[in-house]
Amino acid sequence: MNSEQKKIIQESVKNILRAIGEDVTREGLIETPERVAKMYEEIFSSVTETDFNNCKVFTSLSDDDIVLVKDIPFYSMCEHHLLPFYGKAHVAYIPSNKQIIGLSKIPRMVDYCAKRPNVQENLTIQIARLLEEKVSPQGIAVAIEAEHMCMSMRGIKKPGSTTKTFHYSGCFKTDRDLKREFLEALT
Ligand SMILES: Nc1nc2c(ncn2[C@@H]2O[C@H](COP(=O)(O)OP(=O)(O)OP(=O)(O)O)[C@@H](O)[C@H]2O)c(=O)[nH]1
Ligand SMILES: [Zn+2]
Repeated sequence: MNSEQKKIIQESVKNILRAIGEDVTREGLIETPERVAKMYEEIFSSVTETDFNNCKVFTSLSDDDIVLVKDIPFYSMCEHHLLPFYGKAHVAYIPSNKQIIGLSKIPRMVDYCAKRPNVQENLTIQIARLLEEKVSPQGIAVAIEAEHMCMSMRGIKKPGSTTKTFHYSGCFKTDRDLKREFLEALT
């Protein structure tokens, strides 16, 4: 994000604060627009950083076994209200031609996809697509469970309710046993 973009955010935050009736010159708020701009730069970084790099592919011994990284915590922002939704992502794949990636790259992919305004269903699919692009496995399974602040602190007001979304591709889509194995590993 460049300085011009940050300036626009700062002005916009000031305007919102004015519109809700706040005094933007009071001590507690004086640095808020700058803080929010800095925060947006961090939590929306993947809107402008459109490449996910640093993902070396290497060779393993087997290409029939499930690789699952589960309970990956993430924070994203709902694109309808710009309020957080957050929870855990679980990502599995079955390599093709013995091609694997470093395990840490999977949480990195989750973070990357989470750092933009999003809906949970699309986040689930975007993680799978990124993994597909990097390693072209035989199949991918992604599950996300999350709480949406827009459903907890306002509107329908159901704190504690969670939303689960699933996306399957390749052999996870066609092989019911594999799908069951994935779901059992999550319990
Ligand atoms: N499918 C989906 N919906 C979401 C997500 N995050 C927020 N929403 C929903 O987006 C919808 C927006 O609907 P609106 O009627 O415009 O806004 P709203 O005031 O939040 O709706 P209510 O809370 O039902 O009064 C709401 O039903 C939210 O629960 C998400 O990740 N996926
Ligand atoms: Zn929302």
